[in-house]
Amino acid sequence: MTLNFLDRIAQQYGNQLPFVAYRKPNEEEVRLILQNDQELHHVVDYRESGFIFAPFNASDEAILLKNDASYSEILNTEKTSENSDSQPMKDDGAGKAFHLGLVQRGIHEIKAGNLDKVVLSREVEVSTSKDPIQLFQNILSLYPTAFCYIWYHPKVGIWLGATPEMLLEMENQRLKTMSLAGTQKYLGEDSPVWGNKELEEQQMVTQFITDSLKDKIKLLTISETMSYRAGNLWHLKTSISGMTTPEIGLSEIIHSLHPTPAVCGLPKLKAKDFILKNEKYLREFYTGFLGELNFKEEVNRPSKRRNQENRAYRTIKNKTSLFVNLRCMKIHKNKLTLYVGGGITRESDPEMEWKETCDKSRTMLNIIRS
Ligand SMILES: C=C(O[C@@H]1C=C(C(=O)O)C=C[C@H]1O)C(=O)O
Repeated sequence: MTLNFLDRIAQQYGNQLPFVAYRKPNEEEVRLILQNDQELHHVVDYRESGFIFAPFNASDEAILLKNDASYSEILNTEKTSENSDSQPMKDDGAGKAFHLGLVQRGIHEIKAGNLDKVVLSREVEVSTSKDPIQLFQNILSLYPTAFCYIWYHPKVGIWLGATPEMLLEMENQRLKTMSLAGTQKYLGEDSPVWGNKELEEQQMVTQFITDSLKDKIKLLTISETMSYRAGNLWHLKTSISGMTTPEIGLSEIIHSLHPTPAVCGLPKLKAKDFILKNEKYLREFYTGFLGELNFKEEVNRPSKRRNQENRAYRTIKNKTSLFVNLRCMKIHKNKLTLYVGGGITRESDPEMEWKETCDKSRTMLNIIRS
């Protein structure tokens, strides 16, 4: 009997073996990568090939899932039946009070001239009886334009998400990235009106990315900034692209970008330090990145020349496709941890920043409730 795609995931999970299943933005095909043993591999120099799962703190090691077997399929992603058992666990107000205080401290650091921007976040605990594969199916049906994934390693845990943010895409020497920041709730409008606070915080991200890449990339192109919808939210997005040179390795490019001010802040190291000292929980893989690292793709191009044997020219493409791990959750037994944050600038209002994290938590809460 041949196993169907979802059974294959369930079997791998049941056998406590590592896997990742994912669908890229606006694509139909869901890919599945299986690793055949429980070994925890790490990325050493970014020349490896496999699926990378990297934490926020770039000083911690990034995990590499080996591609021992892979499958792909177009899944019929019908939503699973209604279930109203998933509610954020009761918060006595201490969670909100802590977050408001944290944002206040961030604003204070900015006004004191120590930081320009800092992204501050929190975790939200939710109870559920749904199984992870069911949740993954809900993600697929709700967020066709996001990078949707479920990732598992027995020594690390199980993570799920639907992120709108690409960190980096490389096809041989061609590079693409984006600056994504600024948030508003989607209320059915065709395009939102943006305030100065959002325009400025997103511009800081664009500036950081272009400054980080300008010595490493040729033909750097920066698009206009546009509104970009991600589920129940709007963001501001600028696309950035160019060509790398053979002297610059992927490792150098990734380290110069990650973590960008879309998820960390400016100056980068001071903002990271503030986050690690003040958030009082561990982000782990939230605001890290994940995706295909150095996937080889064979391309057959038929010869266009006449009077030549019907020969195909074979070239190998090297592709890397990485996404920032946002709108994600970690799954425990009967409990989920969701992660949400937002960019703080001198113009931030703590109450509005709290509300923004509540709006962002809807992305994952919707999949639990659908
Ligand atoms: C930090 C998050 O999102 C990031 C922060 C944003 C903001 O501050 O407006 C917008 C998009 C993301 O770059 C999150 O979703 O948790």
